[in-house]
Amino acid sequence: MGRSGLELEKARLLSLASEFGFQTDTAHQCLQQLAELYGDDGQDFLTVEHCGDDYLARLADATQVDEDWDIQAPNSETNASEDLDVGGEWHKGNAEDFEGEDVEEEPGNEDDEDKPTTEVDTSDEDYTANTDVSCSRKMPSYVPDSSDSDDVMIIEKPISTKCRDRDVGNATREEKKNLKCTMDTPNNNKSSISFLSQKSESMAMPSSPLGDGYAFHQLECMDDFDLANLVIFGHRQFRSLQRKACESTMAGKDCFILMPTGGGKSLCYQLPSVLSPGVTVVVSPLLSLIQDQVLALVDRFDIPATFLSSQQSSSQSFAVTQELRKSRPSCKLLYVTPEKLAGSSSFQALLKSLQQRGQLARFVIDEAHCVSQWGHDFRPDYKGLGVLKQQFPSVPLMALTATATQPVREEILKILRIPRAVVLEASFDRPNLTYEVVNKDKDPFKQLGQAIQDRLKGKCGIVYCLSKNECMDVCGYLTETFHIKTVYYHAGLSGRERMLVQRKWQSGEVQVVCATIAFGMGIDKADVRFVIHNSMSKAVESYYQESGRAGRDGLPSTCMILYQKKDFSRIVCMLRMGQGTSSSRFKWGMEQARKMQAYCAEKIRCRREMLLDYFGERFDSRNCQLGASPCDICKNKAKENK
Ligand SMILES: Nc1ncnc2c1ncn2[C@@H]1O[C@H](COP(=O)(O)OP(=O)(O)OP(=O)(O)O)[C@@H](O)[C@H]1O
Ligand SMILES: [Mg+2]
Repeated sequence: MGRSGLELEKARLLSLASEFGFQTDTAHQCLQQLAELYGDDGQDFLTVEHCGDDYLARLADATQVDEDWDIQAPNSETNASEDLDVGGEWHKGNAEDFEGEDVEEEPGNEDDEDKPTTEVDTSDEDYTANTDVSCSRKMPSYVPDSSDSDDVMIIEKPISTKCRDRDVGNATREEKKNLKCTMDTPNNNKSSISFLSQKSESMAMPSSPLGDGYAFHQLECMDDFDLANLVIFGHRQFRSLQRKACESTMAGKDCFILMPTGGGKSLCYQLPSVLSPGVTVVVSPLLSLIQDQVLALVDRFDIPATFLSSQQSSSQSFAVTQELRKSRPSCKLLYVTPEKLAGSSSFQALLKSLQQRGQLARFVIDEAHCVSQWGHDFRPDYKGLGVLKQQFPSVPLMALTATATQPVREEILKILRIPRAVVLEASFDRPNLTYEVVNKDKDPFKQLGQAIQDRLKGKCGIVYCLSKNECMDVCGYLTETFHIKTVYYHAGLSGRERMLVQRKWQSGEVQVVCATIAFGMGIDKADVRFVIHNSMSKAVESYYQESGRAGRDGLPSTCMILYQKKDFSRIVCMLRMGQGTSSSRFKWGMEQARKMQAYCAEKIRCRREMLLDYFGERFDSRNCQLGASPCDICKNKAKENK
C-alpha cells in the first residue's frame, strides 16, 4: 500500500471511530498504537476490513467508562432462594394427600441439605385481600413452599365458586358469571351449555375447573376447544394460530410455534395440558418466570401446576416428586429449569416412569431461542435439551419463541431434534405499537422526562437503560425533577428487592420502571403504554423483545429510542467487557450492534419493515403508513404527501 493509500485507510478508521461515537483524541491514540503494532510490514493490513473490529475493541478498552453493565440477564436460578418469596393468598392447610406424612429424604439427594429454604410473605395485602373463602373447598396445590423450618408445606388454595374480578379474562364479567352459575348448579340444563363430550355424558354433573367437585381427568374428555378456552381461561376466542397449535400437539405432533411477544404462546400448551391425560413438562429459562406462571395458573385459572428446580430443598422437591409418582398425578403442568432437566438423572428416571404409566403428556420448551448460541439470550443448559427427543422419541415436543431469525430457527429444530415439527409462524408484526427514534439533544434526561410528561402522562411504562448506574440516575432524575413515580430494577438488586419493585410497578403504585435487560422475559403486564430505550439496545432481536413488553393488551402503545452515536461506543465497551477475549463472540456482538445502529440512524425506510425484515418477514410499508400506529418515518412521509 502506498503512502496515500495508507493515509486514506487511516482516515477511514478514524471515521469508523467517529461513527461509533468514540472521542477524537482516543481515536488518534489508538490508531497510532495499532499502526505501531502492525509495523511497516503489516501496513497492508491496516484497513477497516482487516482490523476494524480490533481497532474498535482497542477504543473500547481505552475509553474510561464508569458504568456497571448488566451484561446478561440473570441465570435461571440466580438468587432463587429469595425469588421464591412468592407472597400471595396461599395459606398452610391440611392437604389430604400429605397430612401427617413423614417426609423422607429422597435417596441420593443428601447433598441437597444445604439448599436454601424459601419464605412466604403472607403479610402482603394485595393478595390476601382478594381471598374469597366464602364458598370454597380446598384443593391441595403442589407449589413448594417454605416456612422457617424446612418442613414440607403443602399449600392449599381456596377454590371459589364465585367469580373473582380478575378471573374474568376476555369474557364479560356477567357472561362468565352466568356460565359458572350454569356449571355450578347440580341440576343445570346441559342443553344450555354442554362442554363435556359424549364420552362423559354419563357423569353425574358437568364439572368445571372453576367449580366444586371437579376432577381434572374429567376435563380430559372435553373436545370443544372454544368452550374450553372460554371456561378455563375466559377467552372468547383464539388468537391467530393458537387453535392450530393446540390441535397439532393434541394430535401428538412435534410443533415449533413462532408468535410475537405477547402473542399468547402460553395458551398453546396450557390449554392442551388441561385437556390431555398426564403431566405436561415445561422447560422455562428463569425461575422467577416459572414462579409467575405457576402462580397465575393456580391462582387465576385454578389449574394444578407446580415446579422443580435445583434450588429447592430436598424436602420441597420430594413433595413434588411424590405427587408425580402417583399412578395418576393431579398436577397438569410441571415447570422445570433446564438445569434441573439436564443435571438430574433421578429426574430423568422419574420422567421415564411417568411415561411408562402413560402420564407424560408432552414436553414444552418455552423461550426456545435460548437454545441458540447465536440467539440474543443463549442459555448453555438449553443446549442439552436435545436429550428429550433422544430419550422420549414418542412424546410430543412443543418449542415456542417470539424471536428467531432464520439461522436461529434452524438451530432450534436441529438441537431439539425435531426436524419434522409442524412449524406455525404468526406474523411478528405488532400493529398496535408505534416505533420511533428521537435524536438525543444536549440534555437527554430532560428530553426523556419531558416526553413522558407531555405525551405519556400517568401512563405505565418501562425505560430501558444499558447500565445499573444509568438506571439509578434516570430513576432519580425522573422522580426529583419531573415528580414521576419511578423505581429502578437491575440484576444487582436482591431477589426480594426485585420482586418488590416488580410488584409496585405491576400494581400501578408507580408509573415507570427504569430497568436493565434483567427486567424482561416473563413480564406480563397488559397495559404497558410505552417502552422507551434511554440507550439503544445491543441488538435488534433484543430490541424487539424489550419493546414487545408494550401493548400486550392490543391497545396503542409507544416504543421509542432516544439515540445518540455515543451510546454505540458504550455498547462496544459493554461487549468488550462481556465477551472478554473471545473475538468471534465480540465480532458477532458488533455485527448485531451495527444492525441496531442502522435501525436507529435510518431516515427513509419504514421501521416496522426493518424490524420484520430482520426476522425474515416481508412487510409492505404501506400497511404501516395506513395502519393505526405508523412509525415516525411513515408518519413523516404521510405528512409530506399531504
Ligand atoms: N385468545 C386470547 N384472548 C385474549 N387474551 C389472550 C388470548 N391468549 C392469550 N391472551 C393474553 O395475552 C397475554 C400474553 O400472553 P402470553 O403471556 O402467553 O404471551 P407470550 O406469547 O408467551 O409472550 P412472551 O413472548 O412475552 O412470553 C396474556 O395476558 C394472556 O392472558
Ligand atoms: Mg411467554
